[in-house]
Amino acid sequence: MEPGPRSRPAEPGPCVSASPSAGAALPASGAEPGSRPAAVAAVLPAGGCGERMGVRTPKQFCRVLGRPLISYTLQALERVCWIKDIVVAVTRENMEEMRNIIQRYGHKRVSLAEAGATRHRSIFNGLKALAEDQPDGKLTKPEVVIIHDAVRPFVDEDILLRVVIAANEHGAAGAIRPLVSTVISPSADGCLDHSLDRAQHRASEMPQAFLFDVIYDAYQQCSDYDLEFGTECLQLALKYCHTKAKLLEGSPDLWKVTYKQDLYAAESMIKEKISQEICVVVNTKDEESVGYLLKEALRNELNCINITSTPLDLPGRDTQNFLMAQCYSFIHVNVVSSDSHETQRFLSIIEESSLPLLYPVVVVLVCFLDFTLVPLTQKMESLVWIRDLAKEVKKSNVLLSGLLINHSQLALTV
Ligand SMILES: Nc1ccn([C@@H]2O[C@H](COP(=O)(O)OP(=O)(O)OP(=O)(O)O)[C@@H](O)[C@H]2O)c(=O)n1
Ligand SMILES: O=C(CO)[C@H](O)[C@H](O)COP(=O)(O)O
Repeated sequence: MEPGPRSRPAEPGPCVSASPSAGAALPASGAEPGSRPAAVAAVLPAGGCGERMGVRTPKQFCRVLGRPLISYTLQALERVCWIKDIVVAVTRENMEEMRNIIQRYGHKRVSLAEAGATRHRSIFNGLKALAEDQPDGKLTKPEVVIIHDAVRPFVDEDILLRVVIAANEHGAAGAIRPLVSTVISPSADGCLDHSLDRAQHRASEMPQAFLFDVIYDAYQQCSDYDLEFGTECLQLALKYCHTKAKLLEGSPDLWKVTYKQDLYAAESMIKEKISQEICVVVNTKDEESVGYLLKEALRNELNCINITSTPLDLPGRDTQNFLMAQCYSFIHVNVVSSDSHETQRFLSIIEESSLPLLYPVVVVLVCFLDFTLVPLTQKMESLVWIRDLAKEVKKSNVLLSGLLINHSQLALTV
């Protein structure tokens, strides 16, 4: 899935990301500070059991809007075309499920490594998969490697690019966030020993990025204790490679799904993100038509949402373009008649696209009919096909509903 223009970070100079081929090699490292490194890979530790989530399914496989959480994280990383390889570390018993997710949701550039008993061991296994020449030659050792928890689905190209550029310059870099709670240190008897000055401390988040040789060397030297009980990759780079990571302020979205309420929050955020765009699909190019007037009325009412419109009678390729705008909410306006053919054609275009794979697609069919010509009861009977069609397309994750508007009394200034 090639990222749209809005996924570009604001940055000077041409964005290599605009290159069409995924994983395009970037200018070699060693160039000026702030320049891009050579090929970049990512390691996603996904071998945990999600004990704090309190459910049987490991949280990375818990479904949000019907789709496993890890698939959202993979989609976020795949929108970044300069990440050449993504290595996901999963347990042996979850390998098959992970392969099914990769196949079902069309994830590319993804390879699997076996997770370890701890997060650090899983990450180390992911790095080994990149370090050692693979028999199939699929993976190559990157100059910079991103490490990102599989359960942090809201990551964008901007922070990924920033940590990668900083790692290229400093050897290591990581996203941080202000502390929400104050950190305290309890004494042996369970009482307060001292508290840390919250303003002087930050929470370490993900993504993090490293010169590959720095972090791989650190893991190779890592003590069993650190592999077993450590939680901070930046600390390994400091302790074993004397590399002080550059710390970069990240956005509030970078949080890690840990408890059940985090899953509810993730679902709300995803719903909000996909409902920010509405596309009004009309069966005419006449800008004076009811469909276009409806778009303007919606734009005036829903000023926080991006409302676009497009005529349905686009040749195939153009149709695909409007689908690739990553819109998941459509208003299909049927003015001329209440027959189903045009709506069915539109829905089949949606079903054949990859949109319903990634998110539920909402289609509101708006039929403008003049009731003075035909009694309402007769019209409702002629629209019963909408209910049957809705049952059919729901199987493809398309949610269809119908709205009947009496055209003769319509005042589109509403
Ligand atoms: N042996 C492990 C443990 C954790 N992780 C991964 O590391 C990330 C962050 O770890 P955490 O939030 O602690 O996940 P869990 O260990 O699954 O959670 P819990 O501690 O609640 O069991 C997750 O993507 C998790 O799958 C991993 O790859 N291998
Ligand atoms: O915040 C982080 C910075 O590296 C890690 O995601 C966090 O430390 C992982 O710890 P745990 O696996 O116990 O949640």
